[in-house]
Amino acid sequence: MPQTLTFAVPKGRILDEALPVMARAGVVPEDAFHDKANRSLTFATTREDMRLIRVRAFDVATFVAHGAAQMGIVGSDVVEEFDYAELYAPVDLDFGHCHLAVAEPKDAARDIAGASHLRVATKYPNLTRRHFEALGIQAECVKLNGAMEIAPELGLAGRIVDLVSTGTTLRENGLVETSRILDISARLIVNRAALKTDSRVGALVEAFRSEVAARIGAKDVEGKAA
Ligand SMILES: Nc1ncnc2c1ncn2[C@@H]1O[C@H](COP(=O)(O)OP(=O)(O)OP(=O)(O)O)[C@@H](O)[C@H]1O
Ligand SMILES: O=P(O)(O)OC[C@H]1O[C@H](OP(=O)(O)OP(=O)(O)O)[C@H](O)[C@@H]1O
Repeated sequence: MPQTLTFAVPKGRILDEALPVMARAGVVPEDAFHDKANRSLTFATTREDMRLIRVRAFDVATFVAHGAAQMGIVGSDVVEEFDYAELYAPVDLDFGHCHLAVAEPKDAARDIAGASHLRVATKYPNLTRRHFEALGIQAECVKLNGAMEIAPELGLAGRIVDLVSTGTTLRENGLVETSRILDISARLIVNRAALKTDSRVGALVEAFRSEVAARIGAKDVEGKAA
């Protein structure tokens, strides 16, 4: 019996969109996975040689980069924030679309040209520093894990860098987007060493690639018919 393949998925919003895509690529969790009351973190799949783990989005990248999981699904925001050498993201899965942006209080948004130092609340300190560095500004990042939008009002930081999808959260908290940093979508990620040494990983990459191609092809056909 070959070593069990471990496939890591985030436990939150990406999961609902990921599951049908995974199923079409041949990764199907046991029924217990769908039971919200189940506190288990490891689940069997319909393949005897594969299990799923359900962890936080940032930890999906960490498990895969260290080879504790061979592959997984995560947003490209997480891939870019960590920039792990051992992590390879070969397939854009074309769901989970959103973007990373700088936002400031509507009434206080001002031109940052000439600033040398800014304080920013974010879950993405590396991407934030990189963005401001390119503008010649040193960003002092205050790391938060959620609810970034309340930081300016409470005086924690003058601006935030956070994910934006509909823009509702910014609007409802009196913030406006002042620059767009990165367009984001979900990615299939694999551990580079596992890809080289285990042919099952390469076969799964191809299965996901085919799934995306079929889905995009179908979307194009629908678009033309409409
Ligand atoms: N509006 C949005 N807000 C947050 N994330 C979004 C949004 N739209 C798409 N995403 C994607 O979803 C990912 C988060 O996935 P998910 O919620 O499944 O993870 P999680 O493990 O619950 O995250 P967390 O650790 O924040 O609880 C983000 O990294 C991003 O790529
Ligand atoms: O543009 P919108 O459609 O309003 O979406 C953006 C919001 O969604 C995410 O938060 P999430 O709901 O994941 O909660 P969190 O603050 O705990 O991260 C993100 O951090 C923003 O706050």
